[in-house]
Amino acid sequence: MTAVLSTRGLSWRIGEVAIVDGVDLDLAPGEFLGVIGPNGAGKTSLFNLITGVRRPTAGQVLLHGREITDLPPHRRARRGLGRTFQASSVFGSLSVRENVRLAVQAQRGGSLRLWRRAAADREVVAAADAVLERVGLAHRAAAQAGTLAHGEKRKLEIALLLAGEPTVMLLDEPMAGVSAEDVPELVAVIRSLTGDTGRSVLMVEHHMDVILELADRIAVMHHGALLACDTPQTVMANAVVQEAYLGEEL
Ligand SMILES: Nc1ncnc2c1ncn2[C@@H]1O[C@H](COP(=O)(O)OP(=O)(O)OP(=O)(O)O)[C@@H](O)[C@H]1O
Repeated sequence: MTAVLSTRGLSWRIGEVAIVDGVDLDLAPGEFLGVIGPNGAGKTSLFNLITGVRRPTAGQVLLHGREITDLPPHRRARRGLGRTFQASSVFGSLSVRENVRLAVQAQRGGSLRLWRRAAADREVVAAADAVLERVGLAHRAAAQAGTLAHGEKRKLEIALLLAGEPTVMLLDEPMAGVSAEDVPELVAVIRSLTGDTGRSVLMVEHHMDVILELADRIAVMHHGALLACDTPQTVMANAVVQEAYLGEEL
């Protein structure tokens, strides 16, 4: 089966230092791939190369079999590559619904004929509400986004991502700042992102229990390189992986 997302020899060097070092990765349709690694291993940098925030110094990125290495981020997004950020991209002074509505509108493009506008607006609001329902935030639609609790904010970030209708989703530490009691609900929301939809997910996460619960396979990064990429069971039993984590928090 053709991978939906592949990297080939993907590298990003700053002077002599390889921040990302010859990474070959394949994400299958509908697959959930977890990315782990000690602090500074290059996980966020890998995401930046895949989404086009950074240009690699060598190697390729392919989306649905087509090379996208030289495309800017917005054109990758238009081809179905979506991403959440560690730093929140939410407009705090707008309502939750407004935030999602803007994201839906951005996806659908602006120029509408006037007589179509009222109907289109209704469609956009309906689409935004459907996304909020999916992530379990419908009851907070009218709330000011800046007032949301951490767990709710993470859900809103996922809603913003879903509004872009991506086929490949990159999640960067979606559990960051979330209290332990809110983790199970967020895990359930994230699990529902693949399921029957055929969407694929690449997720960086420090919480190993979350990774083990969600991931079909786990990629382990260390000093910019891919140390292993296999089933959770095989990766956890891998002596080299255990060595890399010696003295580190998993
Ligand atoms: N723009 C940059 N200029 C110089 N060094 C950078 C830059 N971006 C990242 N680095 C370095 O590259 C290394 C990898 O960083 P990166 O943020 O990708 O790691 P990470 O695995 O995501 O870490 P964490 O788990 O802490 O988020 C780090 O040593 C970091 O200091």
